[in-house]
Amino acid sequence: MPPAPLQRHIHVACAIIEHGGLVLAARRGEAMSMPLVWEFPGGKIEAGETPRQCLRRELMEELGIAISVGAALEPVTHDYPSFTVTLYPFVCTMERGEITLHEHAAIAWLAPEALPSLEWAAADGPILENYLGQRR
Ligand SMILES: Nc1nc2c([nH]c(=O)n2[C@@H]2O[C@H](COP(=O)(O)OP(=O)(O)OP(=O)(O)O)[C@@H](O)[C@H]2O)c(=O)[nH]1
Repeated sequence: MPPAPLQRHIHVACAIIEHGGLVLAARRGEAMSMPLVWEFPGGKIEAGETPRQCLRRELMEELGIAISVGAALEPVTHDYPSFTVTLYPFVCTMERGEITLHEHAAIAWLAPEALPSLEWAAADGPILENYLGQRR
């Protein structure tokens, strides 16, 4: 049998935005792939773009805010049934702008320890663990 073809592998930057001791979670919209699960806002890194540039672009596009991108957390790779994703998380702060939902169904500001109570995209489990672990 011929080897199975490698599945699509995407590279996604995502923002853990801290504000006043809370963290921003965003619920994916009905029209997005993987609808209604919670995620850290962000998106696919485009050719010629650094993950940090990608995040500043995506946060302006998706939520209408300018962010300052801080420390990088460990990247996480996850195999979904039809594609593989590597997530590049960064701890961020808001610089200016008011949040407007252009794609997401909802946002929530949660205390860090309350984040695991949401239904997250499957790839995000290790990000939550790493983020909560490095705060201890
Ligand atoms: N932004 C973000 N994406 C995540 C997270 N976790 C996770 O599995 N993903 C997946 O990474 C991909 C991000 O791509 P995206 O948001 O730019 O694109 P999309 O799939 O909505 O758009 P598309 O349908 O045009 O491909 C999605 O498949 C999303 O489900 C996360 O915490 N943040």
